[in-house]
Amino acid sequence: MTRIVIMGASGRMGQMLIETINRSDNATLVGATERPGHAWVGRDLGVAMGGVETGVPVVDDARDILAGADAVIDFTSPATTVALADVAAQAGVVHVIGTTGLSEDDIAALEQMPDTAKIVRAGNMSLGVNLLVQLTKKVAAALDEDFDIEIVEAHHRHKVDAPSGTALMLGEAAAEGRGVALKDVKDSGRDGITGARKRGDIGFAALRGGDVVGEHDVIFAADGERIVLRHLATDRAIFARGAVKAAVWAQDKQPGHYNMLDVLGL
Ligand SMILES: NC(=O)C1=CN([C@@H]2O[C@H](COP(=O)(O)OP(=O)(O)OC[C@H]3O[C@@H](n4cnc5c(N)ncnc54)[C@H](OP(=O)(O)O)[C@@H]3O)[C@@H](O)[C@H]2O)C=CC1
Ligand SMILES: O=C(O)C1=N[C@H](C(=O)O)C[C@H](O)C1
Repeated sequence: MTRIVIMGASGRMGQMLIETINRSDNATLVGATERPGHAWVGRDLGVAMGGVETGVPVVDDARDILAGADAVIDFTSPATTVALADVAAQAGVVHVIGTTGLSEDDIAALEQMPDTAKIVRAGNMSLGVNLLVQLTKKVAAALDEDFDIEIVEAHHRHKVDAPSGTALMLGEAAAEGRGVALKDVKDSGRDGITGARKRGDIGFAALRGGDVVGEHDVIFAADGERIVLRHLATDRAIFARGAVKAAVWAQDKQPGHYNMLDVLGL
C-alpha cells in the first residue's frame, strides 16, 4: 500500500484525489493539508467533506505528517508547490506535482532541489492527453512549416493560468517534433493589429467559461486542408487516477525527475 498525503484537500482536484484513493486497492490516505487559516484546518477530513469521521485530521503544514507517508500529491499553486518540493525532498517522499502555471523560475527551483528529490510532474496526468502528446510530436515531425500549428484550449471559469499546462505540453511536443525550441516560436498574445502570422510560429488561444473540465485541440492548418487532434476531458477522475498511479509507480524508483510519459511507459 502506498501511503499518500493530499495537499489542498478542499480543492476541485483535492476532493477528487481523496475519492480516488478511497476507492484504490494499492493506495491509502494518511494525511491531508489545506492552506493556513482555511476553515477545514483542524477538522476531521471526512466530516469536513460532509461524510463520516475518518480519523485523518486536516493540517496546514505538510512537515507535520510526511514522516508517515510514501508520497504527497500536490495540485495547489506554484508558490505552494515550490515550497513543498524542498519539504518532500528532505522527507524522502515522492512528490507528484499536478500544479500548472509554474514560471521559468519556479521550474528552475524545482530542478535545483536536493538529490533526494523524487518528483513526477505533468501539466496533465490523463492517459489520453499523454497519448496526444506523443501523437502531436509525430504529426509535427511529419509535416513541414506549410502547416501552421495552433493550440486551442477551453477550461472552467475558475482557472487562473493560461495557456493551460496541457496546452504548453502539447506546444512543447509540437516544437520538439519540428526540432525547434518552443520559446523561440511561441505566440500566445494576439490582440489588436498583430500583423500576419509568422511562418513556423506555434499559436495558443485560451477560452474560459462555465464548468468545462478541459478541452484541447492541436490544429495543423495548411492551404486546402486541416488536421485536428483533440482531447476532451469530461471528468476530473482521469487526472486523479493518473496522479495516484504516478505516486505508486514512483515509490521504488531512484530519486530524480519524471513525467507521466515515464509512468505510463509511452
Ligand atoms: N496536471 C493535471 O492533470 C491537472 C492539473 N490541475 C492543476 O491543479 C491546480 C489546482 O486545480 P484545482 O483543484 O482546480 O484548484 P482549486 O483552487 O480548486 O484547488 C487548489 C487547492 O489548494 C489549496 N491551497 C492553496 N495554498 C495551499 C497551501 N499552502 N497548502 C495547502 N493547500 C493549499 C487551495 O485552498 P484555497 O482555495 O483556500 O486557496 C485549494 O483548496 C491548478 O494549477 C490546475 O491547473 C488541475 C487538474 C488536472
Ligand atoms: O485547471 C484545470 O482544471 C486543469 N488544469 C490542467 C491544465 O492546466 O492543463 C489540466 C486540465 O486541463 C484541467
